[in-house]
Amino acid sequence: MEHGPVDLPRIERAVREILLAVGEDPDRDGLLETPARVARMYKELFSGLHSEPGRHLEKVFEEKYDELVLVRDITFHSTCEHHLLPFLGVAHVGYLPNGRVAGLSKLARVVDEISRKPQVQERMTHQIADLLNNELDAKGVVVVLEAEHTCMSIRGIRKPGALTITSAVRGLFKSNPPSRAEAMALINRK
Ligand SMILES: Nc1nc2c(ncn2[C@@H]2O[C@H](COP(=O)(O)OP(=O)(O)OP(=O)(O)O)[C@@H](O)[C@H]2O)c(=O)[nH]1
Ligand SMILES: [Zn+2]
Repeated sequence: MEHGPVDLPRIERAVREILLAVGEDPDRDGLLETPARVARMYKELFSGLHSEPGRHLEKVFEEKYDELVLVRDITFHSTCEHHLLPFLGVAHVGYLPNGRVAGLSKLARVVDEISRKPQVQERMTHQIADLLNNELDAKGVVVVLEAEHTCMSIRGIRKPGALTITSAVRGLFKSNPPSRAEAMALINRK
């Protein structure tokens, strides 16, 4: 049977199985609706598996501005692909335009969409940088993500507050250390 890109009944069956496997009673009142809720939740959290984030960068403005554009502190939440637990934090996204600038909100839309699938922070950082670099034909791109991984804070090693920082640079930010230093200073400015 065809259920579209996300098979909700299949997730429901799997969640019911997990509840049974951990020793719960999926038929008790409080859990009756849980498999359906979890299925809808995964559909939302993993919506990025079925979308094309590049579409947000198709509409650009011609603008004679070739200095740094940086949007800082874009909140994001993603799901670690090892444990299916959330990792969340902020993204800082900057680029050097090449005659074309994107709407500022589109940078945040790209971050959102790339975060909504099973991910690792390093790949997410690269994917944002490569997409901006390719779609905007930018002279340079810098992406920094700072995130707390709940798989490290609530289980396993249990180190709440540990912050993972990843960065990716492309173009001029790679070849010209002062440009990179300027962007990093603005990202780190309190
Ligand atoms: N590099 C990277 N590692 C991640 C990310 N999210 C989670 N991890 C790590 O993935 C690793 C998976 O390690 P495993 O040894 O296979 O799994 P585990 O036994 O549950 O590991 P522990 O978390 O150490 O208990 C852990 O070290 C996690 O901290 C991420 O975005 N990037
Ligand atoms: Zn994890």
